[in-house]
Amino acid sequence: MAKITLENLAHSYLPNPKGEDDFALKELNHDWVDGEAYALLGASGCGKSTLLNIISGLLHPSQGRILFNDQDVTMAPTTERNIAQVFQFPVVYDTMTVRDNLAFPLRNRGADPAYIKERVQQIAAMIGMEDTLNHKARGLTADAKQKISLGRGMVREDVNALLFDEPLTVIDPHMKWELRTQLKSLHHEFGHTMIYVTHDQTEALTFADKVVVMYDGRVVQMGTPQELFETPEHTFVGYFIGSPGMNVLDAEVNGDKAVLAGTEINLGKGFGPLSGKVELGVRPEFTSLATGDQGLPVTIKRVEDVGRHKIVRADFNGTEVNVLAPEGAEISPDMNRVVFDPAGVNVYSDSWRVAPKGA
Ligand SMILES: Nc1ncnc2c1ncn2[C@@H]1O[C@H](COP(=O)(O)OP(=O)(O)OP(=O)(O)O)[C@@H](O)[C@H]1O
Repeated sequence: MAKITLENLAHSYLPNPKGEDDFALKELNHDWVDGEAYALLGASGCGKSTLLNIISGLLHPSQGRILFNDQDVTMAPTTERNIAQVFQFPVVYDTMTVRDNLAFPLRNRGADPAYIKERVQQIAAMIGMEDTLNHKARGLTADAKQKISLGRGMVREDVNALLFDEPLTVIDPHMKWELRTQLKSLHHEFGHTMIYVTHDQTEALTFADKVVVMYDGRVVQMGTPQELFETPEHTFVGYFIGSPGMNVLDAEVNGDKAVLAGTEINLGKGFGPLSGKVELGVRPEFTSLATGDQGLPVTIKRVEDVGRHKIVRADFNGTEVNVLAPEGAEISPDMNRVVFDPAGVNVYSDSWRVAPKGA
């Protein structure tokens, strides 16, 4: 297992990049802790695969270094990095049995046959393929083949890191949850450094210790699921993660007060002078509906009952504000205000979170 260091790392696919916009991966400095599970999360085209391919050695970065346990591997080929990879689509040997496919990485390294037998059995149990170990891979469904790919990726215990690139895309939805849970328990058991690329927030949040959120070639936040929920460092993190995402509203902030389209609200914490475009970010979980004259004046547009709670879509001065109401809550037509819980209010300047004074 390895600590992975990304040092001044950046990549452009252009031969002569002029400015930041020409970089698919903008400069990045991080230490990824040995034995942690990371998810790279972001929308299509934000640079996830570019970063993963640099870590795996499929791509050499145009700037900076990558180190495994302080050893520079920037220019080392994939074969020298001692990593296991699982891709979006199955990579299996059709003419081999499931057993031989799973054993392949161990045999390749000259592992002891008794150990191989035991380990293959363990992995087969994990991916639910004990009964098909002697079947040829040819003729199996794409789903089953991808499970073999996952199993093969996980069979070696001595790898520096395990890299997954959207590995559950072809997996049946009900099996996805099971495999994700098994991957997580495998991580607890063996403590591999794992990096898992996905654009699906549920996959990222359930799998990873740390979620690395990417936006437009940049890592905008690396944090635990709780940190991403409570203190999104960038407005993108706020609305990409969460269902519905964070409400983002234009505001003027002065000390511990904010003014939103003429309505003043108390922030419960003070801020220094702010520059640029100032916005408030409040997750629907930290909002409630009220009557009276406190809070933002709104008009309720729609109420969606989603089982465990209700999502109320309201309009504030032309901007949609989403409120999460408890399952049995009565939403009456005279509810014309939205109130924010100050504990859940974040302030942003040019999309980046500003820490309150004294924090
Ligand atoms: N080989 C390439 N040559 C030129 N540009 C590329 C190449 N590969 C990716 N890009 C560009 O780099 C940017 C980042 O792409 P990347 O594939 O890393 O994103 P991603 O987040 O993995 O997206 P997806 O989820 O769609 O795979 C995109 O604008 C993409 O068009």
